[in-house]
Amino acid sequence: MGNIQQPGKCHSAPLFHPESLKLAMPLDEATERTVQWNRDTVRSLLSQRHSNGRLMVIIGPCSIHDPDAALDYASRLAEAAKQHHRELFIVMRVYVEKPRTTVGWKGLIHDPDHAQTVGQSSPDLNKGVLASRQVMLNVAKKGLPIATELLHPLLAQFFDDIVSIGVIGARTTESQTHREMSSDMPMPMGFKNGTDGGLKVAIDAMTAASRSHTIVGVDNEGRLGYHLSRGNPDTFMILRGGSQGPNFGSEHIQNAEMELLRAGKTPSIVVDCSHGNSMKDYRNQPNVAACLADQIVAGAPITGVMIESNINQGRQDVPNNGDNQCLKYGVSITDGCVGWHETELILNRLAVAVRERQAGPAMVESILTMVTANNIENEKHQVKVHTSDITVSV
Ligand SMILES: O=C[C@H](O)[C@H](O)COP(=O)(O)O
Ligand SMILES: C=C(OP(=O)(O)O)C(=O)O
Repeated sequence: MGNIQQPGKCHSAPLFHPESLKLAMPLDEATERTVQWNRDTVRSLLSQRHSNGRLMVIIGPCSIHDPDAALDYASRLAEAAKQHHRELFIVMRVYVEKPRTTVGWKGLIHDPDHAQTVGQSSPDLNKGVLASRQVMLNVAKKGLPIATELLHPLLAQFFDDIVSIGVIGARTTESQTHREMSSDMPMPMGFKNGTDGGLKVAIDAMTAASRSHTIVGVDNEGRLGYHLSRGNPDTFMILRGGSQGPNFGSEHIQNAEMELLRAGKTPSIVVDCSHGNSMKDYRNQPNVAACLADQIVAGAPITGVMIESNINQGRQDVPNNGDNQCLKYGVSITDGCVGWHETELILNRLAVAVRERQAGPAMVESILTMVTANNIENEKHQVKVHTSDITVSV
C-alpha cells in the first residue's frame, strides 16, 4: 500500500485520501485506455451514433459483498460479453455503496465485514475502500466496463478514474448535491426515476447535471475547497418502476421518450428489470426482460437494460452471529438476484432480439443493393420487404 498509513480501528478515524489511494493502487495504462474506450462506447450508444443497434446491458449483483465471488461472476460475464459482443455491450454492476430506505447494510465500502449489521465492532471504512477499489481494478482488468451507484460525493473520488457508468439512485436523483457531483464526473451518468415512479426528477437531474456548478470538496492536500464543474452532457434516464407500479411497458417507454424529447433531450432510455419493475421479486426479472426483448424487436427506443444477477439466485440475510463463513456462496445479501443459468438465458434472449433489430435495416440495405445491381429500379412492380419492425416499399 505504498506510504499510506492504515489508521487504527475506532469510532472516529481518518480515511485514506483518494489521490493517495489511486497512487498506491493505480490503473495500468492498458486498463486506463480500456476505460476511456468503454466510456466512449457508452456515449456513442447514448447518442445512438455508430451503435449498430447494440444494446447496453448493465448487469451484476445488487451489491458486492464477497470479492472472490465478484471475480468469479466477472469471469463468467466476461465470457458472455465476448460471446454476445455483436449484439450486447455488457457492463458489470459493481455496486459497493447501497442506499437504504431506512437502515441496513450500506455496502462493501462502509462495512466490508458486515460488522454493523450484526451489531458487532465498528465497521472499517479504510478496509472497505481498499477492498472496493481492488474489486473494481480486477473487474476492469478483465476488460469489463463497470457501472456503480455514486452515493457519497467524497467516496466517489476513490473510483472516478475506473467507472464507465455512474448511476444516481431513485432515492437521490432529486438531490442537488448528487446532480452537482454528476456534473463533475468524467463518465456518463444514469438517473433513476423517483421511488414514486416520477420521471420529472430524472429529467430535471439530467438538465442540472449538464450545467456547470460550484463543487465543494477536498483537494489533494486534504483541505476543504471548491471548484467549478464542467457540466456533463452524457446523461440518461433509467426506468425502474416505483410505488405506482412498474414502468417497463411499451406505453411507459413511449411516454418517457416523449417527455425526454419535450425537454430537449436525446431519448436515451435504460430499463431496469429489477426494483419497482420486478416488484422486488427477482423471479419477475426474466419476464420483464422478455417483454423488453419483444419491444426491442418491434423497434422501441430502448438503449439499455439493467438486471440484478448473481452466481446463485435469491437473497440471504447476514447470519445473526456475524459468522460470514455461514453465508451461501454467490448469493446476494441485499436484493434478490437471478442466478447464473437464468442470466445466460436472459442474455441469449436479448441478443436474439437485438439481432432481429440489426437485421431490419441490413436486410433492407442488401435488397436495395440487389435491386440497384439488377438495374430494375424503374420497373413497375413493387417489392415489399417486411422485417420485424419496418415495412419498406421499393
Ligand atoms: O438495490 C437495493 C435496494 O433496493 C435498495 O438499496 C433499498 O433497499 P431497502 O429498501 O432494503 O433498504
Ligand atoms: C438501489 C438501486 O436501485 P434504485 O435506486 O432504483 O432503488 C440499485 O440499483 O441498486
